[in-house]
Amino acid sequence: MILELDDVTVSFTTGPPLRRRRLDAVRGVSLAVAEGETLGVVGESGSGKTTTSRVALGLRRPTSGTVLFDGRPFPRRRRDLAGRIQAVLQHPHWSLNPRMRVGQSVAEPLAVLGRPAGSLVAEALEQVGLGAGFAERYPHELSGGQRQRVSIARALITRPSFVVLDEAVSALDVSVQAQILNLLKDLQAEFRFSALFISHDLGAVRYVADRIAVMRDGEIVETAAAAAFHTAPEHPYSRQLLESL
Ligand SMILES: Nc1ncnc2c1ncn2[C@@H]1O[C@H](COP(=O)(O)OP(=O)(O)OP(=O)(O)O)[C@@H](O)[C@H]1O
Repeated sequence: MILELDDVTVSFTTGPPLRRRRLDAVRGVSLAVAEGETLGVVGESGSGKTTTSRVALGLRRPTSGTVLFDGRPFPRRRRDLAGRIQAVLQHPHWSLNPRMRVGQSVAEPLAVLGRPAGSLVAEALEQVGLGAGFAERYPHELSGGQRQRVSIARALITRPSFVVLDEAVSALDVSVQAQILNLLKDLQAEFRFSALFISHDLGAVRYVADRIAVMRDGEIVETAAAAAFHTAPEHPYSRQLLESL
C-alpha cells in the first residue's frame, strides 16, 4: 500500500469562548491506496474531503488514528519525502504564483530538492500537451484548463509515487474537465503513480477511480470497486448520489 489511513479522526474546537465545542471534521476514517491505483473519494461540501486530503498529504496530523505512507509514518521534515507526494488542487491560481513564469513554477519542486531542471520543464510541458513555449508565459495569460495542465506538469516533475487531486477539475467547464481527466488517465498509464482523487462530483470520480469511497458527515459510508458501485451501490446515500447524476 502506498497510503493507509486507519481509524483516523481529526477534531477541531469551534465556537465562541465559554461555548467551545468539539467538531470531528473526519471520524474513524480508514482507507488504503494500492500501488498504481486511483482511489476516488466523493462527498458533498463539508463532508470532510479537504481534511482527508490534508491528512493524506501529511499536512495535518490526525487527532487519533494512524497514517502510513509507503509503510511508514510521515517523516518529520517534509523535505525528506523528496517529491514523492504531490498535490493538484482546485484553483490553479492559488498554487501558481502569478508573478512567476510558468517554467519557473513547474521547475520549483525540483529546485526545492536541489535538483537541476535541465530539459525536464520543457518535457513536462510537452507531456501535458502544452509545448515548451508555455514556459515563458505568466498564469494570467492562460485559460483555466491550461493552468490546470501546468499544475499537473508541476506535480509530476518530481515523478511522485503518489498524487492527491483535490477538486482538481471542479473549477473547469465540463468539456475541459473531460480533457483534463483523460490527460490524467494517460499520464497515470505512463508514469504509474497512485492517486487519491477527491471531488464532490461523482461523475468525475467514477471516470478516473478504480475504487470509490463515499464520505458523508466526516465518515466513509461505503467503499466499493468503481464497476460494482455503478451497478449496485450498497448504502442508501450512495444510491442517492448515483441517482442525482
Ligand atoms: N480549521 C477548522 N476549524 C474548525 N472547523 C473546521 C476546520 N476545518 C474544517 N472544519 C470543519 O470540518 C468539517 C469538514 O470540513 P472539510 O473542509 O474537510 O470538508 P469538505 O468536504 O472539504 O468541504 P468543502 O468541499 O466545502 O471544502 C466542516 O464542518 C468544517 O466546517
